Amino acid sequence: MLTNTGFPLGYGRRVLAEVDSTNAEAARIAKSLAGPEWILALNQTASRGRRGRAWRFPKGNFAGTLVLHPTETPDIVALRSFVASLALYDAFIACGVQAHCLALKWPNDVLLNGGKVAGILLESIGAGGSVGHLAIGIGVNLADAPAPAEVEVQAMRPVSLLSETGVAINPEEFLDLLASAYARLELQFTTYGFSPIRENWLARAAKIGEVITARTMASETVGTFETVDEQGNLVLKTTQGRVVIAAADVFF
Ligand SMILES: O=C(O)CCCC[C@@H]1SC[C@@H]2NC(=O)N[C@@H]21
Repeated sequence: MLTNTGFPLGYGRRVLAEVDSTNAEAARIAKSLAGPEWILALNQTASRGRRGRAWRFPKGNFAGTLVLHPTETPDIVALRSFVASLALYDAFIACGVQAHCLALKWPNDVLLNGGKVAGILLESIGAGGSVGHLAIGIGVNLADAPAPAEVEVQAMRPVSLLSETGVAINPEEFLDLLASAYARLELQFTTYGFSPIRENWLARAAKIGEVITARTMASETVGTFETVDEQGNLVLKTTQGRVVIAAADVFF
C-alpha cells in the first residue's frame, strides 16, 4: 500500500543534501529509528562498495540505504540482498527499461546491456551475534558511470541508465519506484520465505548454465553456474564435482 505521497506505508524517508556514506549514516541513526527508513543522499563524499572498495558517486546518481530491524537469524537476514536485487530490477522495469536488457549477477549486482548499472552493500549494524539492524546500501548509475579505467581490471563494464537507455530519472523519483518495489518484495519474503524470491531471482540471473569464475582472496573456482541454493550460495559444477560458494566475486 502507498501513502498519498507515493511512498510505501510504514516506511520512513529522509533526503540528505550531502553525507559521507548513507550506510555510515544508517549505522549512526539505526538505534533511534522505530521502523524501516530509507536514507537518500543527493551527494555522497565517501561512498563505499563491497569488499572495502570505493564506489564512485557523481551527482545525479542514486545513493540510498534502507535501514531495517530484522529479527531473523543472520543467515536469513543476509538473503535480503536478493530481495533488494529484485526490487532494483522491478524499479528499472517501472522506469521503462525492457526486461531483456536487464540481468542479475550473483550475489547482488544489476546488469544493463551486460554492464554493471547498480550494486548493493549489505551491512549489519549491531553487537555480538545478533544482527540488530540491517543497512541495505544501494548505488545506481542513473546519470553517469565510471570510465572502465576507473574500476578494477576484469570488473564488469560500468554503465549508466541514461547512456544505455536514454531514460532520465532523478534520485528522488527513482527512490519512490525502488521503495514501492522493495516493500512488496519484503512482504513476500517475510510471508513466504526465500523460495519465491529465489525462483524469481534465478529467472533473471545472468550466465546460468554457462562457465563462470568465482574468486575469493584465497582461491579461484571455474565451473558451470548451476544454481543458487536455498541459502543463497552459488553452486558451480566443476571438474572436481559440485562446489558451493558462500561469498566471492564472480567474473564472466
Ligand atoms: O560494490 C558494490 O557493488 C556496492 C556499491 C554500493 C554503493 C552504495 S551507494 C549507497 C550506499 N552508501 C555507500 O557508501 N555505499 C552504498
